[in-house]
Amino acid sequence: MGQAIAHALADQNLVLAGGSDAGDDPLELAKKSDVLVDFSAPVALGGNLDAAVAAKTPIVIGTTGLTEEHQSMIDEAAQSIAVLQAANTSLGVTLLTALVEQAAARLDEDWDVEILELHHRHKVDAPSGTALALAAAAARGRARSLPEVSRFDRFENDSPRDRGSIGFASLRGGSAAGDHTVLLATEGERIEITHRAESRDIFARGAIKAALWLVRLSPGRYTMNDVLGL
Ligand SMILES: NC(=O)C1=CN([C@@H]2O[C@H](COP(=O)(O)OP(=O)(O)OC[C@H]3O[C@@H](n4cnc5c(N)ncnc54)[C@H](OP(=O)(O)O)[C@@H]3O)[C@@H](O)[C@H]2O)C=CC1
Ligand SMILES: O=C(O)C1=N[C@H](C(=O)O)C[C@H](O)C1
Repeated sequence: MGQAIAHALADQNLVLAGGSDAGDDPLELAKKSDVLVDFSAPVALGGNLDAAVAAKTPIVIGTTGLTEEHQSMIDEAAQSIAVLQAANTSLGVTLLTALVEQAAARLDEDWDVEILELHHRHKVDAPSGTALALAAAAARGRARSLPEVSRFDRFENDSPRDRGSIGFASLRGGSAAGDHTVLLATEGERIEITHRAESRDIFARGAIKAALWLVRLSPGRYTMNDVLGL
């Protein structure tokens, strides 16, 4: 993602202050930047947040595979700086997520929700952050929480599907930039809503749009929905 962002910045005549790829110290980078953009790894998040808070620099977080502990760290940072977190910074997935919440709300639990995702062979987290965000949107649409409805244990459990649950299928291979399908299935019919990323440029462009939008905002937590006014 570092390379995709560097290319997208150059296309828009914006300046890349540096990056962890270049061995830059996060605090020095935060001090000389208008906004930080973090697409790295969960283990790097704490240091990047500390740097952003110390320099009072807003931060966009695209890293996935985060735990509840990471979410608490983000909540704390958002007390003093503007933080935008998005498991997927593409405009298409942002809209898809809103549509899924609406579809799940309008169709009752006779409609089973399942999430299928495909990513390149280098991806380390599964299900993808986007798959989890789509499931959370469907759960929200039905006034349920993600921990309540998500099922990750199908291979260990010989029992029929629980009504209202949400299951995941994660495929890994080749160079796929990221496909997500939300399946809504009931007796006799199915709806499949799919987003396909044709390259990583869409995530980079979305992250830059988010960064430009965030740069002068007050402390708090923001999402791609806020950027698009959804
Ligand atoms: N929100 C979104 O739209 C998207 C999110 N992502 C997420 O972004 C993250 C990064 O993805 P991707 O670019 O493919 O991953 P890569 O592994 O290609 O790149 C990760 C980068 O982070 C650096 N890094 C890793 N660990 C540390 C650390 N402890 N301290 C400092 N730097 C570190 C790596 O440096 P080095 O090589 O030196 O280890 C590398 O430059 C993933 O979580 C992915 O799921 C990806 C695409 C879109
Ligand atoms: O690692 C990736 O490549 C991607 N990660 C994000 C995720 O986990 O959902 C976003 C996108 O799908 C690409």
